[in-house]
Amino acid sequence: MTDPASAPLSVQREIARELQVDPEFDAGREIERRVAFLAERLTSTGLRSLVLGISGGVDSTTTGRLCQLAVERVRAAGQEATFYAMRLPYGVQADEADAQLALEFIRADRVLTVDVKPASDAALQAVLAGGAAFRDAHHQDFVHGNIKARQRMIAQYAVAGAHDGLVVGTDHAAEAVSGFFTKFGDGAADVVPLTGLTKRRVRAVAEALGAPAALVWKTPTADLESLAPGKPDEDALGVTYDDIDDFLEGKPVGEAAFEAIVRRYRLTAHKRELPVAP
Ligand SMILES: Nc1ncnc2c1ncn2[C@@H]1O[C@H](COP(=O)(O)OP(=O)(O)OC[C@H]2O[C@@H]([n+]3cccc(C(=O)O)c3)[C@H](O)[C@@H]2O)[C@@H](O)[C@H]1O
Ligand SMILES: Nc1ncnc2c1ncn2[C@@H]1O[C@H](COP(=O)(O)OP(=O)(O)OP(=O)(O)O)[C@@H](O)[C@H]1O
Ligand SMILES: [Mg+2]
Repeated sequence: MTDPASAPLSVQREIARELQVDPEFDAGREIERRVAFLAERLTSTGLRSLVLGISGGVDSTTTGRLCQLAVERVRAAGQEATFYAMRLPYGVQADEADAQLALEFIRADRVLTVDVKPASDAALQAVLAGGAAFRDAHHQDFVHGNIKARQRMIAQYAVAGAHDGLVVGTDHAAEAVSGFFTKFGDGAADVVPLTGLTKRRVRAVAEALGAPAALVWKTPTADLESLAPGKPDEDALGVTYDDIDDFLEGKPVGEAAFEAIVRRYRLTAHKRELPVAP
């Protein structure tokens, strides 16, 4: 275990501060603060909608319900506001039932479905035809996964363009610290209401909102790789969300996890910054 009195704790504190992790947490207060934030962004920008992909995972289930509550609040104040929840499967999604359960819980104003498979596959084929070469089938499948995440971004921005909307992202502190998102894919958004929350705090917010337990406690997966369907995030990361959350909440973590988290945080700095300029 890391010694709380030694330098690692200051590294932990600095990263947690950078990622806006609050020392205190109260789910009810977070719900109010984040719904108010989304409502304020609609009011202050004069835009008319929120747009978000709903996967069936806990992050988008939570964010989706916050979005619906926000547009209802804006409408109650007399301004037009609509929440567009988007299903963005790659072909047929294995856990489609979870996505439908999430939509039932969220009760979005509108649900739009766009299959990202044709565009994702066409993009990969065009890149191959253009001369790009991958090391092996797994490398190609991994990059294809990031293409899928970016096609979801394109579909959401198209809907935001059509309906004067803001694209909502689901990034939170546990993903931000590990850089576990596709740059300019799911990492691209106009507003990120879960900012600063650890994964267990996202689950606590979901629970307080009344989300179904099957979604609150669902194993997180990016589900981007066709050769490894439904691969748990923790397998890809090589570190558990419990360790990541403990790290961010200033609790002691084992040395191996501590080092893995700090290494990932440093290696992925470019994903949390604007493009590098001379
Ligand atoms: N030092 C540096 N300075 C500036 N730019 C740098 C850079 N190093 C790489 N880059 C650029 O960044 C690119 C790599 O970033 P990126 O394309 O994102 O790719 P990468 O980080 O390699 O992969 C994304 C990871 O996020 C995971 N993910 C994605 C989407 C959702 C979720 C989820 O939690 O559900 C997880 C996914 O499974 C995968 O493990 C490079 O190709 C290069 O263009
Ligand atoms: N199949 C999908 N359909 C619609 N949106 C998706 C899909 N896959 C990913 N997304 C979008 O990309 C975001 C990032 O995916 P991510 O896996 O991190 O979140 P999640 O699935 O909501 O929760 P978890 O991380 O627990 O799996 C999602 O929150 C969602 O907005
Ligand atoms: Mg997921």
